[in-house]
Amino acid sequence: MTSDIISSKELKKIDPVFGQTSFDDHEQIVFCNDKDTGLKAIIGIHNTVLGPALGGTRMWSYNNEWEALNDVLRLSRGMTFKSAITGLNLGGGKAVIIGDAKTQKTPELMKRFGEFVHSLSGRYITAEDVGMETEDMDIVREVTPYVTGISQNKGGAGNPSPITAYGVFMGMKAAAKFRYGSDVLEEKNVFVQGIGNVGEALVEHLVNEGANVTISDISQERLEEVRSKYGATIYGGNDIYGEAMDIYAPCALGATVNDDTIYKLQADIIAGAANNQLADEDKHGKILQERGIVYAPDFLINAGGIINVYAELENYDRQEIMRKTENIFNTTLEILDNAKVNELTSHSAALNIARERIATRKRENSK
Ligand SMILES: NC(=O)c1ccc[n+]([C@@H]2O[C@H](COP(=O)([O-])OP(=O)(O)OC[C@H]3O[C@@H](n4cnc5c(N)ncnc54)[C@H](O)[C@@H]3O)[C@@H](O)[C@H]2O)c1
Repeated sequence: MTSDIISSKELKKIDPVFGQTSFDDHEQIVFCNDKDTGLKAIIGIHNTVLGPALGGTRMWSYNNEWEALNDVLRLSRGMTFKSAITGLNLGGGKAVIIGDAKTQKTPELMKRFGEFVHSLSGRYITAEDVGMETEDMDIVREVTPYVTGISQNKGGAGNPSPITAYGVFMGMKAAAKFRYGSDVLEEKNVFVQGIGNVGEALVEHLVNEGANVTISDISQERLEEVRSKYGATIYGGNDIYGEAMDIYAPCALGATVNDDTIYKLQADIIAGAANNQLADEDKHGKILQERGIVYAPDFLINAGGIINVYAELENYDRQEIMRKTENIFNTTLEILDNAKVNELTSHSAALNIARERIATRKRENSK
């Protein structure tokens, strides 16, 4: 059958979903629309071999639907590998809501979104991501049990961001140990890009350790707040990628290590919270390796948040959460050593281990 508007030949050329470069054998992609509340969301379920697909919901003013789709495909895939390498029995999923969280997020919209999540009967479990707060997850909880990251007084583990920041701090220390022979960050010049929920908590750890911390954010208000709380220096230049620094910590959005920035970067180490920091994992991972920049794989060191929300499902206590998050130090060091010995990029070394765990479980499941 041919569409009246676009010929089948042209439709094929576009390959709108399965043909996207960021499509990676995702199991299911759900487009959600509700005219009354203005909800437009996409839920991406990448892989459920290890368990239900768990991953946060991001609300963002994407420039177009392609950007939103690309984001949810990349993010949900990342969650699969994050849970796999952290040893959790979870698959990978993520959701994006198209819109401005500051002006378009309403309780009705969140409730409607929760109903869509519920319709998937637990194949996807949501949590918060950029543009979402614990209170939003509490609203989702009113219509579905398939949500984590709800308030502590409602039985949840609360905001996962401080735990994520602690894990990133552990991963950064491991990268420092690998690069400098010591995990002490005192006097190191660390640049934190994005001082939201995770970035701010990371700044606190770094300042407590005696690092020299420079911060950047698109919100002047946040910059002033974090400076006055922790004494960090606000970045005053106009191209952070060309600045001299020891450690670059991307804690805003992904793909900041890309064709435009990678040859300018002066850092010894990249270790931050943002998901999908490498615009092209293979290409940019290789260039970092060639340039001798130690890259602590994002999906490995920002797993504290998923550990925290997993605790809600498994009833872990606080001690167990902290122990698992602290272990990010050991795993990061092992991966960096493994990459060096096998002449792989650190990203590939981490991916290989995650993929192996999924493949083993798939074999076991099919017996
Ligand atoms: N919250 C978690 O537990 C968690 C877990 C894993 C990964 N992450 C990832 O970490 C990153 C930060 O998460 P968060 O929860 O802190 O989000 P957030 O929304 O609280 O903070 C993001 C911050 O980045 C700033 N920002 C946006 N664009 C920027 C730019 N171009 N330059 C500088 N700053 C910019 C925003 O103003 C905001 O202050 C995201 O990529 C998220 O996916 C978060």
